[in-house]
Amino acid sequence: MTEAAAPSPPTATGRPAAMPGLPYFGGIARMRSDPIAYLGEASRKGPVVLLGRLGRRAFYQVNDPDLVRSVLTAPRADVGMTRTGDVLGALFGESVFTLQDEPWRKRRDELQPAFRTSHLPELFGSAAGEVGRTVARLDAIAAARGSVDFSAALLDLLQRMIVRMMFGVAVPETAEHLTRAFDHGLEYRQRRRWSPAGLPLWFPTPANRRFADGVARLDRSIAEIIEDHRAHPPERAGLLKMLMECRDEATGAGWSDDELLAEVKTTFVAGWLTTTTAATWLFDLLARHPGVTDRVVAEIDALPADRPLGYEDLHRLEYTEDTILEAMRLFPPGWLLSRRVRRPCTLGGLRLDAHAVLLVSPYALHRDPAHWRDPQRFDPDRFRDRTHGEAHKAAYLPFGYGPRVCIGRGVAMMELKTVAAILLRRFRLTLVDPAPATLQPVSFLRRAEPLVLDVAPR
Ligand code: HEM
Repeated sequence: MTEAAAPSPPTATGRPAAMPGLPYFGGIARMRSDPIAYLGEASRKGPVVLLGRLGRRAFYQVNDPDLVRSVLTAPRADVGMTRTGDVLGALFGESVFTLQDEPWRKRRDELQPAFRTSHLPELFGSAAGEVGRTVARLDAIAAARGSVDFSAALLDLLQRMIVRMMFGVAVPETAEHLTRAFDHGLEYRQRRRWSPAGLPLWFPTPANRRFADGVARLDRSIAEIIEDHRAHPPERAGLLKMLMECRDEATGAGWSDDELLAEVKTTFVAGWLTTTTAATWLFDLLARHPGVTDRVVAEIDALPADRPLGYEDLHRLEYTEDTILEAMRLFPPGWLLSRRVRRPCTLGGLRLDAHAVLLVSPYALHRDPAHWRDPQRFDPDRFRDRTHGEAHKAAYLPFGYGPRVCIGRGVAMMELKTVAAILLRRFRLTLVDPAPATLQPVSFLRRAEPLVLDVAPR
């Protein structure tokens, strides 16, 4: 693995600090029951910390940003993805998210043009068009001075946004069905993630069968949408149309149906649940910090009021952008990144065996006082200098880092700014219950309780 310029050795003896626990499983049981607290504790123990072992796999947490950078940019022959071959592999198929090595490189190169900045105005048109329905619903609630489960409203809104951006048209019934199927798949992944006893997916247990049936149903539904799209291309170009236009540079051939299916499933989940999680925490924090909200609203109010929000307006929302970045610092939707060691190599002077799993916790890094001043404080001004604020670049990872960095980060920031600008321009939102929210670290860092807000007109 490419070593950082001057990595500090894990300990003076070249052995990592280890978390206490049962001799064999180490802290894996605690990792399953309360991962946030456990990884927070482990983050203070040293640059690389042995968390425990499951079978022949050792689990390490990498805490030092230089070493994090080494892991996330390591040569593919040394370090690979853990999601390949796991439940996520079966759920998404062979997509840019699950592939590795040359097939991943090729797919990422082919996909990149669809995510070009020049496509953002078109995607903005689709995304912004969906906010109207949410505004109408909130208008009715505001008129009665009522309250609403805002997290559910965001889940619905961001789902309609990604469906519209992807397909160019709304497909409401199917979307609801897809949601249930994905939820079941992600929940199954979560149950198996730290389980020492999980049988391989091909083993016909009732749970494995249910999972496989769910994936088969999901695939059939999405294949139907793609077919329909081919037969009746929508006027507005969505991401699907862009994906259909992807071509192999050497042969000029388009993607197979399976490849298209895998990318559509991946974009749907990667582009929906992540943004929903980020938006929920953003509105939670805004409701708790009226001073920050006032500044965001002042910035939004300074935009031309005589016409609907336009894509270009988003560039003027700098403080709003900093607020979104700060919300993702405190509550990164992708709270845990993981990689697998593929062949023996060293990290910060520590020898790693093949199969070792390296975990990086954006949640712990984002709150580490070594990299952030007053890290528990919600302070969007720390991002004011338009680079990554005060921290080491690899200590701020809401979208990952290195070659596997999120391909949709431009789309995500556009969506989040759009939702914030349209909703905050129109409504005053206050928390019904100011008690601290409970973290639910599943596939994404969700808020366990619904975010209930009082809604009033501004
Ligand atoms: C706030 C919203 C989002 C967050 C926090 C987020 C976060 C991330 C993170 C942390 C990774 C890297 C995972 C790793 O290194 O293991 C990632 C990868 C990815 N994201 Fe996002 N994402 C967001 C929105 C989106 C959107 C809107 C899309 C597509 C429309 C998208 C598509 C992807 C894909 C395809 C990958 C895999 C890239 C690869 O492996 O080459 N994401 N995302």
